[in-house]
Amino acid sequence: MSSVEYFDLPIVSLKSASQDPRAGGRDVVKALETVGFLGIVDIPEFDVKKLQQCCSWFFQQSWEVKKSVMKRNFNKDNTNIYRGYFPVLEDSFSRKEGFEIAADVPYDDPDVISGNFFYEHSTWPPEDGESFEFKKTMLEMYLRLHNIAMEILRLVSVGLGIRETSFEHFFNEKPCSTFRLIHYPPWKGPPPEGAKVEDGKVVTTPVHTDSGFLTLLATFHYHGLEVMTSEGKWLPVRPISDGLVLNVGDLFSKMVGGRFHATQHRVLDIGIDRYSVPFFLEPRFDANINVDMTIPFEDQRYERRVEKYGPWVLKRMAEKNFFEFKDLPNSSAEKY
Ligand SMILES: O=C(O)CCC(=O)C(=O)O
Ligand SMILES: [Fe+2]
Repeated sequence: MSSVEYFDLPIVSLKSASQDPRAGGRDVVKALETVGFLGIVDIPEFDVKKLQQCCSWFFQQSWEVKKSVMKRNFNKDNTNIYRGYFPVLEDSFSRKEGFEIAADVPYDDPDVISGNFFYEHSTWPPEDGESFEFKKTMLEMYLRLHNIAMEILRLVSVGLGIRETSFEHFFNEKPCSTFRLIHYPPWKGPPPEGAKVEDGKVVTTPVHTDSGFLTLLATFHYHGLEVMTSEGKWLPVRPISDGLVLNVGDLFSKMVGGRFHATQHRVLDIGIDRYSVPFFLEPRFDANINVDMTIPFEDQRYERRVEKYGPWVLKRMAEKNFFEFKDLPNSSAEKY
């Protein structure tokens, strides 16, 4: 029997890297330049079990509860369009249900008042007040993942030889980040043609790159994530059950002049229920993303047109046709 060829991600111990940022920064930058993916282990104050508990708590909720937090596109009684629950669509070959939250900004913030959906408040399922504290744990984990991402960006800065805090201002206030719980149920019966890929494999998320800045992903012990190697070959990622997988999004790649790779990846149907939790780090809506972070700020003497993150990402979502976003208001990109 032939053994499975895995894609062994470069691994960084966050604890060691933070103690020796020069060596850590060099390792992180090298991984992002070559593979575009990185495994992160030894993460202080991070317990992947809490993410697992969030998934099992949420996805076991009744249809009524799920409906109460469903995005308006799927339940016309609701007002939330960007945050909340999206169900499995039986006619789509992206086969997953998910629940998404963000960090709320105050109600009197101009972006909330103007109805900019990136700043829509998260919507929460009712809790019985006794067992697992879902909302509290989700908010705690959001904050921890945000801070882990910031720690990694400090290491990246050291590795690039720029000021350690160079990336912070993009994310400090009002980041548009999304924290998502995903459940991929296996196909019931024969999968649609569009979900079939080479060698009899079947996808539950087709090939894509992430649009945002960077993704921190918990895949627990589950197999199924595959990345495209530089030789154009699909290889499975060996699960990192107590750590996180980091991957570069299109925006990060753009903001370092293409030096880091937004690597293509996909998720295969593994024949059983699969869960994963991505944290998509995204800048403020109006952050100017037309920069090259590999050039020290003092040396950036040429004129650059301001390009805001929000309109940029809306355009990309429309181009990529991600099913979660397909019914967002049409004119959004033009509006801002
Ligand atoms: O579930 C996974 O392992 C990957 C998910 C993913 O690629 C995504 O949500 O963008
Ligand atoms: Fe992805």
